[in-house]
Parts: sequence; structure tokens; C-alpha cells
Amino acid sequence: MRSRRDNFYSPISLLIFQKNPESRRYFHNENLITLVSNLIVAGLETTSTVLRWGLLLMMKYPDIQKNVQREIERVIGQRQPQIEDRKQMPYTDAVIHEIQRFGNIVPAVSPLATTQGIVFRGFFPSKMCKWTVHDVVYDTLINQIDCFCVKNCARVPKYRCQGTHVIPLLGSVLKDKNYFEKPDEFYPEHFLNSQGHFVKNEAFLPFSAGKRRCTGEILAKAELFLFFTGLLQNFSFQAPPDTEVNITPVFGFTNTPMSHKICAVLRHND
Ligand code: HEM
Repeated sequence: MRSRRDNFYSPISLLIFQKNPESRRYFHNENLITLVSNLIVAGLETTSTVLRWGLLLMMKYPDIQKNVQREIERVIGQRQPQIEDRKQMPYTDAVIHEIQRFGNIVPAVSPLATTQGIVFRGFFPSKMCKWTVHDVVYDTLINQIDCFCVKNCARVPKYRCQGTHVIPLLGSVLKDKNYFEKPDEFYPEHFLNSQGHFVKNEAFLPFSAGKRRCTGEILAKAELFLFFTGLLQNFSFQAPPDTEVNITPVFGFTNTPMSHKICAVLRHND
């Protein structure tokens, strides 16, 4: 049976399917190559960019870096970090969440298409262009509505809404001042309560949400924790002498830090 997920394909897969519609029914070299390259692009670039942001932000905020290192010393010591350690390390967990929030690594997800016309928040699509993409992200991703118009709605009658392209902007959620006290600052306390315990925030959506959310989220979170703690356990990161740490992002499909140099100082000399 065709699942609702089948409504969305990557552009490369669509080209393959257009050439040979039957080819979506079985595995062959072309779709295998697409699948593997999707996994590499989706899994490598994203995780390594978060880690690059992490090291840059630790250079920028040495006190936060020291706090993480103290927690590593207290919970892990000299042994290899394990994923179970995360439960006892709320501060480090909060810092990693804040790196992802502040870095806004995947600012927009790839376009989706509506499957039918709908009434959105009690309005017909012809009124929808009054809303911000931000509203749309919340209602589609959090409330699982998968069909709406964001563009030129006034000219698209309700029954024509099917197939309207929609690009949810995750950055607008990650910087929402209703959910984050200091949205434009690097502030790990966004994910900590007054007792220093880790607190979830429903607007933390760097992996997107809904049917097309990141399938690698659990793996990515484990990788980020193990690499980040492993690096800070062994090194302190600082800017080379006489250089300023610049945290201006380079905008693209992923938001990356600008090219920069890092001094990694072995911690045994701390
Ligand atoms: C910190 C790291 C990561 C971030 C921030 C991230 C973020 C995202 C986001 C926002 C999407 C939705 C993209 C869209 O709809 O255009 C996505 C999709 C996806 N991600 Fe990740 N990702 C990360 C790591 C990974 C890893 C490690 C893997 C697997 C090895 C992975 C595999 C995928 C796949 C296969 C999709 C497509 C899912 C679908 O279309 O149904 N991601 N990711």
C-alpha cells in the first residue's frame, strides 16, 4: 500500500522515477547511489558543522568551556565518554543543545508539497498569505498538518492548493523569543532550570518535525555528545594569539562558521 510518506521524494529520485516510473518498486544501482549519497550528505556535513560551531563557541566563551570540562572531570574523569554519561551531565547536554539552537545549522528544510486544500486556523487558503512562515512551521510541524499554502494564496483557489510548495524555516523557531529568553545570544541556560537540571524546550527543532524529520536524529545526538565530550576532555580550545573569535555565520544550505584557526591545547598541561 502506498504510505503518506510516498508523497515526498528527493529531486534526484523524482528524476529517476520520471525516466522509469516502475523503478520506484525495487532497488537498483541508481536509487542505491542516491540513497547512500543522501545518507553521507545528510549525516556528515550536518554533524561536523555542529561540532565546528561547538569548538568555535567554546573558544568564544572560555568560562562555558571550563564549566563543561569540570562536569567531564566530575562524571567521566579519564576514561572514554559513554552515551549513558549524558544523563548525569545536564550542563554539557544544555551546551550541546544551545550550540545546535544558536548555530541554526539547517535553517530551512527542503520544499514539501501540499497534498490537498485545507482550512488553516479557521481561514481558507486565500487569506493565508497574511501569516508568517513561522506560524506555518508551528502548525504544520507541531500539529502535524501537512497541507497548506504560503505563497500567492490570494490567487490560488482552495481546490488548487494541492501541490503548493512549502519551505518551513527552522531558524524562526529556534530564535523564537516566546520560547528562548535570549534568542540571539549563546545562553546554555535556555535548557537548564534554576536547579541546574536539563529541561526540554518544544521549540528546539533543529532536526525538523513531523513526517520528514531527520531519521538520523538519535545517531546524531549520540555522535555529538561523544565527540564533543571526548574533545573537551583532552583539549582546551582557544583562539590563536591576537585574533578575535568571529561567530558570524556563512549562510548556505547549512549555516557554517567562517574559516578560522583553532589552538587545541592538550589538557594534561592545564
Ligand atoms: C546534527 C546533525 C543533524 C542535523 C541538524 C540534521 C537535520 C536534518 C533536518 C532538518 C532534516 C529535514 C531536512 C528536510 O526536510 O529538508 C534532516 C533529514 C534527514 N537526515 Fe538529518 N540531521 C543531522 C544528522 C543526520 C545523520 C547523522 C543522519 C544519518 C546518518 C541523517 C539522516 C537524515 C536523512 C536520511 C534525512 C531525510 C529524511 C526524510 O526525508 O525522510 N541526519 N536532517
